[in-house]
Amino acid sequence: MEKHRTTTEHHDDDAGLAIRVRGLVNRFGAQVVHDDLDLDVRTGEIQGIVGGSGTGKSVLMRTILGLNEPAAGSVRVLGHNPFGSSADRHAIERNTGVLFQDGALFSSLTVGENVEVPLKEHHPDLDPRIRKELALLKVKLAGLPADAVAKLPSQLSGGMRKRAGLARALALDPPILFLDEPTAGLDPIGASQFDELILTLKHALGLTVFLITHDLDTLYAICDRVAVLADRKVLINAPLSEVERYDQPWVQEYFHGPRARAAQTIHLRNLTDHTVG
Ligand SMILES: Nc1ncnc2c1ncn2[C@@H]1O[C@H](COP(=O)(O)OP(=O)(O)OP(=O)(O)O)[C@@H](O)[C@H]1O
Repeated sequence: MEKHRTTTEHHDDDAGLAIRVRGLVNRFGAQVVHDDLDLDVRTGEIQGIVGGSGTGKSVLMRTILGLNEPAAGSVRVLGHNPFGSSADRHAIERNTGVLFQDGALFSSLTVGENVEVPLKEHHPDLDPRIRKELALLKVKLAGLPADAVAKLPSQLSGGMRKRAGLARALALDPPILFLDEPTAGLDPIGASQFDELILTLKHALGLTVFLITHDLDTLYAICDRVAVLADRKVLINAPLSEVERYDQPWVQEYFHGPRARAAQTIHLRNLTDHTVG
């Protein structure tokens, strides 16, 4: 892979960008997942990532987070190189929160203790009482009742577990949030409540959100921009109105099939309600 810069300062070409990926190549044995992939994620936006199964959405996220070393290419997160110096990697850890697809909570720890894990790791000198208070704050911020802090993940519903994972992702007040299929497995009402929460957090905290999803309702409800992964690259990264018109078979089927029409109808109805109301 290319020799990465190991400096921690911001670079001019990163202006306005939270994440910048250039010429990314990922391979597993003979399988090429990404080939010369570029992606810009703008600061303060909810960036949707879509693509067929196996197109490498999760691998892309893991690479940006420094969890999967690519064969070639460069990645910058707030100007930091995830494969650079330990200061760079530490800065990325401090500035990102991640909600993995399965929630990835520690099953033997309560929700509160789960949220305390990153606080303990990054602020070891913090008074335990303050740490507990902060964990409670994050649990409430994620829309859970206060008594959820004392519960084990197995005592929560699927939707509540997602919120607990979100509370942990927000523990360090990161400016960038990564969400891998956050609404998968939720019923439609639970999913739309989760979407609302993400949108509220974006506005309240000024978050940048990297959001992998198959959920068309989520795309229409909250994404500022959507990147389509296909043919090992980002085919297009644009507002939905533009992406919908992109002339490529997967895009046309995905955005103009019956499920897409239903999501578009709901979206238009919501827009009309807001305008009229
Ligand atoms: N550690 C690994 N070792 C070998 N192959 C891997 C590894 N991680 C991912 N892959 C392969 O890379 C491809 C892309 O995987 P990835 O999980 O990123 O897809 P995805 O777009 O997130 O799919 P889905 O929408 O089904 O979750 C898959 O074919 C997968 O089997």
